[in-house]
Formats: sequence, structure tokens, C-alpha cells
Amino acid sequence: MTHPQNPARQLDLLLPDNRPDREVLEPGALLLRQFVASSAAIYLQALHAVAEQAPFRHMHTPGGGTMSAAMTSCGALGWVSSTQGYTYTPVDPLSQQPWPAMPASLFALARNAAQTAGYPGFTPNACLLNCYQDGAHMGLHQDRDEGDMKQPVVSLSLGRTGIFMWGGQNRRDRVRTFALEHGDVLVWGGPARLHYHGIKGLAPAPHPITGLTRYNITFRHVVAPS
Ligand SMILES: O=C(O)CCC(=O)C(=O)O
Ligand SMILES: [Fe+2]
Repeated sequence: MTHPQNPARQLDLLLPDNRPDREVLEPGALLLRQFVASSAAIYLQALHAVAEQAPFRHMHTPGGGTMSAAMTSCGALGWVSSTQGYTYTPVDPLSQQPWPAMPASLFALARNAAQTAGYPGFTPNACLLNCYQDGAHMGLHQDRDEGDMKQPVVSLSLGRTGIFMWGGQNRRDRVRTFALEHGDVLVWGGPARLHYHGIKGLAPAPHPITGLTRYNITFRHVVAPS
């Protein structure tokens, strides 16, 4: 089955669009193409509401650099990178206030996507919002700061297309790249939970709604560090 025609996508690729709606990357990892398609505006609105309270910022890294993607969070716990390392905190270090609550629309979407991918009962309490502009990327990494690997990671892409890298259990394993487009949701858990992944960069074409910006909203269940 093909998904609904998306003019931006057609222009992007200049190819007939015959990629599957659902693609198993490997056991535990499922790409749900155009999963939110028509409701994407709701999630963009939720994202902007969060960013009004907790603005996107470029965080420092333990290695002394700065992340090229700007980030913020909502939910009980937010992911924070600093020269001290990576951690989840209940308080936004910028404002010293709790992170904004996770909008119900986002929680429901994440739970629904997880269930669709075979992970019923997903209870995300940490939602990381990534904002990519020209030149931004995210190096190959594992999501392993959550303290509990039993629940999956759910990741929604909005706006400009990102070039996603999907590797294996080990950093040196073969890496595949593919496009993550507006409305796509990627879910990985179980045997794929600790697989390496990242964002190589952005596709050249602007998106009709977000222009040259790509957003990504990533949901996780975190067991707070004691
Ligand atoms: O932007 C993406 O699609 C990936 C984000 C990611 O891997 C992360 O936030 O840990
Ligand atoms: Fe990640």
C-alpha cells in the first residue's frame, strides 16, 4: 500500500513514491511512515507551546563542544548535556523550573505508535525536542541514559527531511541511511533498544510548513537516577 501523495516528498525525490508504509528495520525496530500525516500540525503546535516555556538551546557536551541541534524537553524528566556529562533532570537548568508538562496529544501519539510497533503500555515520562537547522547533525550514538531499557524509544520527525543513520549493537557495525520525513515515526526497543543511530544531516529541500527547520520529538521512559 502506498501512503497519501505528499507533494513535498515528490519534489524532494523526483521519483515515484513506492516505499512501504511500515518497514521493519530489524527485529524490534519499526519505521511507521506518515504515521501522523494529517495531524502533524497538532504536534507542531504542542512543540511550539513547550518551546515558549522552555526555549530551544544548544547544550554543551562532556568533550567541551556544543551540540549542533538545539534541544529542549517536556515531561517529568528532561535530557541534559553539559561538560559534566549526560543526565536526566526534573528541572530545566535554564529556568530552574520544572520542565513543561508533556502535552496529552504527544503522550497519546507516543503510546499509540509504541502499541502499533508491538510495545503496548508505553509510559514515556521524558520527551526530548530536537531542532535542526542547516549544518546540524547528531553523531552516531546509543540512547542509554534511561536507567531502564525495557521500554522502547519512540521518535517523531516533523518538517524538513532528515537523513537518519541506523547502525547495529556495536559502533563499527554497518550503518544504513534513510530519509525521515514529516510525519514519520520510528520505534525501536527490545533487541534493537541499544542500537547505534544518528542524524547525518538534512535534505536540501525546505518543508512547506517549517521551511529549513527539522524537528524531532523523542519519547522515552526514564527511571530517575537516585
Ligand atoms: O533527530 C533524530 O531523528 C534522532 C534524535 C536522537 O537520536 C536523540 O535525540 O537521541
Ligand atoms: Fe538517540
